[in-house]
Amino acid sequence: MSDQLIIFDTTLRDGEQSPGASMTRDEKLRIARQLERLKVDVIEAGFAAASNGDFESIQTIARSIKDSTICSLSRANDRDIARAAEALKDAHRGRIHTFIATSPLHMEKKLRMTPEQVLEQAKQAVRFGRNLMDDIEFSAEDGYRSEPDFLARVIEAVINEGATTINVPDTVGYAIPELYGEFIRKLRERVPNSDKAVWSVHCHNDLGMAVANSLAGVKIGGARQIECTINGLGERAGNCSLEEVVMAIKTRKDYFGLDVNIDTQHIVAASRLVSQTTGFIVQPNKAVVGANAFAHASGIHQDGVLKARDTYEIMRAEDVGWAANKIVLGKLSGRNAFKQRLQELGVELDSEAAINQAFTRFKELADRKSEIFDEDILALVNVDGGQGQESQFQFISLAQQSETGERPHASVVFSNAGQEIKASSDGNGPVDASFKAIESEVKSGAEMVLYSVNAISGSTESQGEVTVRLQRSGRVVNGVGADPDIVVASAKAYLSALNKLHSNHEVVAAQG
Ligand SMILES: CC(=O)SCCNC(=O)CCNC(=O)[C@H](O)C(C)(C)COP(=O)(O)OP(=O)(O)OC[C@H]1O[C@@H](n2cnc3c(N)ncnc32)[C@H](O)[C@@H]1OP(=O)(O)O
Ligand SMILES: CC(C)C(=O)C(=O)O
Repeated sequence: MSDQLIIFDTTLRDGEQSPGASMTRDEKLRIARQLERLKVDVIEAGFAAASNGDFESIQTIARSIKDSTICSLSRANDRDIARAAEALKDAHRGRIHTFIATSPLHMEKKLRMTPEQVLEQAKQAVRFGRNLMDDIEFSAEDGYRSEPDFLARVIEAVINEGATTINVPDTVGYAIPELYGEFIRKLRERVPNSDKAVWSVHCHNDLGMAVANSLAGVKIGGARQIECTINGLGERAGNCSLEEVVMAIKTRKDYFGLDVNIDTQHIVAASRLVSQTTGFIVQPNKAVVGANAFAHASGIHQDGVLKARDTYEIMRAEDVGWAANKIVLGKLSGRNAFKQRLQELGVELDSEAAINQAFTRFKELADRKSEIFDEDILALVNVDGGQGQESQFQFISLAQQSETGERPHASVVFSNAGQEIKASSDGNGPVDASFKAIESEVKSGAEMVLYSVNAISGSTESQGEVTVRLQRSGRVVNGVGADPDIVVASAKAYLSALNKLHSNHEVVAAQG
């Protein structure tokens, strides 16, 4: 059995199934580029048949990414599979991932099909896919709650039809590590042609065991592909987290004895990019990528780490991308230092004009703030996607009055397609007043489904980063704004979300 473990990232597909995490095509491409830097083996870029937006995202990623295999999910039917193949047509290496549920519950209640019908449909789907592409993954949805005998028949049949990867998901996060590992091991023993395919695990985190279950699927079960997402993003409580599972395999190589291709130094940048794009904040005590993952507050620990780092650290912060700042960026820094830091953070701006715009914003911020941290830079390049695109709505200025006992009032000046607009309103608080002011002019009719504030670098001198999630006619978009003034950051986030709602070229993918 191979010692190589394939890392299959599904941030852009299962990750996007987190309510509120839908991403635009350009956001998905930016994340795909970071996944490529990370040297992820397979990037599941979306579900081509779900929407034209998702199709275009997969197609764009397939045309841009060279070093990772690009994959699209599809139901087990000809239409979905043909759509996936079409989206992947220009990929350097493409994979069709087709699935159908095999558990009694899903077959009877959801698909309303008999097991024999499911078996036939699975075979037919893989046969159809194999005529379009060589690399075919088959997933038995709700595999862990399936009858082992029936599941083994399905898997044997789809391998005979040419499936090259077999995935046995714990779709609802019901598994226990030891039991899941044994389940996979016994299945592999029972399926006569099991050695003709790579076995894969895809675990959900409903009971907080997705990483442990995935590792057991590998160690006990013999799987050689793990499906995971950055920050553990994903449907409901999420998926197995890439950063945790990869660092477990690397840190405990003595136990797992496996190699992964991942360039771990890009992990923190990937985590920040996904967090800022989706508005899903990473908790400070999150393993590997949380702000406190390598922080020591108590004297005995600090003393130990100063004497010998490994007294309290099992990984090196630098190995996952917590680079110690060698150059402090501030108002006296030049373009080269700024560009260098962007590069280190994995941010690729696609034109000199985009770099110049970002640099101008950096200087404006540096005038108000003595030290600029990495989080500040990521925030300012993310405000308009960092691509230097002309947005329809642009923030100009804001004034607000609030006094105890008085109803707060805000006046916002912004531009709409270049035309300056002044708007004002009262509100329950200054943020509410500024949103109402903008809405009184734009009249988007969108519903706000999330408002969150994150102080992005430590002290009260830091920038506040605000995420606003708006929903209109089934479309969900996230806007992000950053500024040392939290009310200004909020107005910027609101306008950024409106830009996405009004944008034609950035098509928002459908929710799963
Ligand atoms: C465990 C997972 O993460 S699975 C992936 C989840 N991701 C998504 O659902 C992607 C986003 N989804 C969508 O955009 C839509 O649901 C679509 C385009 C896929 C399908 O839309 P619709 O055709 O309108 O169907 P709808 O979503 O209402 O129902 C799903 C249908 O697919 C069937 N189906 C579900 N899974 C499968 C499958 N793997 N293979 C074949 N058919 C399936 C269901 O039985 C149902 O059929 P029915 O209409 O005959 O009852
Ligand atoms: C379609 C499969 C891989 C899936 O997402 C699941 O079962 O959770």
